[in-house]
Amino acid sequence: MDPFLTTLPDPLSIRTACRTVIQRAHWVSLDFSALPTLADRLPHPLPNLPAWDHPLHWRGTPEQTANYVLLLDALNFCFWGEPRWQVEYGGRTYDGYWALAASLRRALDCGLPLWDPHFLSRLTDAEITALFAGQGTIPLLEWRIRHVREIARGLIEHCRGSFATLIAAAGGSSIELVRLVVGTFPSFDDVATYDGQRVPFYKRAQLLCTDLAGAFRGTGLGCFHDLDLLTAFADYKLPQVLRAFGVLRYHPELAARIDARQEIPAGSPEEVEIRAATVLAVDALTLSLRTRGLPAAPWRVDWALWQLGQNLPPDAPPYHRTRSRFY
Ligand SMILES: Nc1nc2c(c(CN[C@H]3C=C[C@H](O)[C@@H]3O)cn2[C@@H]2O[C@H](COP(=O)(O)O)[C@@H](O)[C@H]2O)c(=O)[nH]1
Repeated sequence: MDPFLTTLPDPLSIRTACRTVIQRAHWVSLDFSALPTLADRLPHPLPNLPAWDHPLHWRGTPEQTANYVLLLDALNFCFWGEPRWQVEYGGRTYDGYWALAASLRRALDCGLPLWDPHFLSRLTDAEITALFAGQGTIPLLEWRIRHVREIARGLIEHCRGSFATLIAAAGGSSIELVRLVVGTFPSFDDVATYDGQRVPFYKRAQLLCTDLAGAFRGTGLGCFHDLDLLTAFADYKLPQVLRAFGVLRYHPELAARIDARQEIPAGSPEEVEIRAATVLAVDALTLSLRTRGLPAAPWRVDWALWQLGQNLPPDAPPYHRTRSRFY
């Protein structure tokens, strides 16, 4: 195990659990010798909060924006499929995360108050489905519908209709906000079990914090003093990038299954090892950048790797396919 990996703080007990997984792992290993090549491919400076500024994102009043970002990240999972679900907006066609962002932006442009939990609670299944109209069907549509209802219910019953209430209760700590979000909105409570041990990833809850910081440009409801304590957001694109650069190495049998686009079951040892290795690889990359004297944090390395993943060459090995509402 790389000596680096014992030094980052671990307030959510994610790093400790991931280290235990990787020490017992059968399917996935980390090759730290591949880090310098990948580090050379990252932009410097690393992405910071303005990276969130994008025409497909939306801002209203502060309270509306906070509710919108919560809804966006409650739906921010599992966009893969053949063919991929696509959405057209402003004369362009999007897939993946950007198709989701386009869906919400399109509805908001039509005057639908998606930031209003009372409005959300009155939407029928068919009306929620219509939000995601496009080429093909958004994967895991049933879960999308249930997550919309979960957000509406949680905001009304626990936040007096406003996510800003929960953000205020976190007192400027993204770590505390993660704890509050996973306790209030069950779909964010992203915890796996490996060899009988609890392995938290909290991927969408942690990404929600950096998305808030981006949406508010680090001020007001997006002002957190501890974003650098967050781990990477263990999705399906980062492992693809890390594997393409040789940092993540898969057992030949697992590599063959992923390359054949076979589904990897949610909660399987293979899936948990991939996610745990992703978290630790980004920590190691962060620390190796810091030893070069470069300012780095896992969330900023994550955003950089995710952007790299948006432009991988078509012959790059595919990402693993797990049907999950957690990422
Ligand atoms: N680890 C990590 N995972 C991220 C993001 C984002 C979007 N954030 C960007 C938006 C504005 C800022 O610039 C942020 O960089 C989406 N995802 C995940 O990717 C997957 C979708 O991928 P594809 O099928 O190719 O669209 C899916 O699991 C989705 O949840 C991130 O930043 N980090």
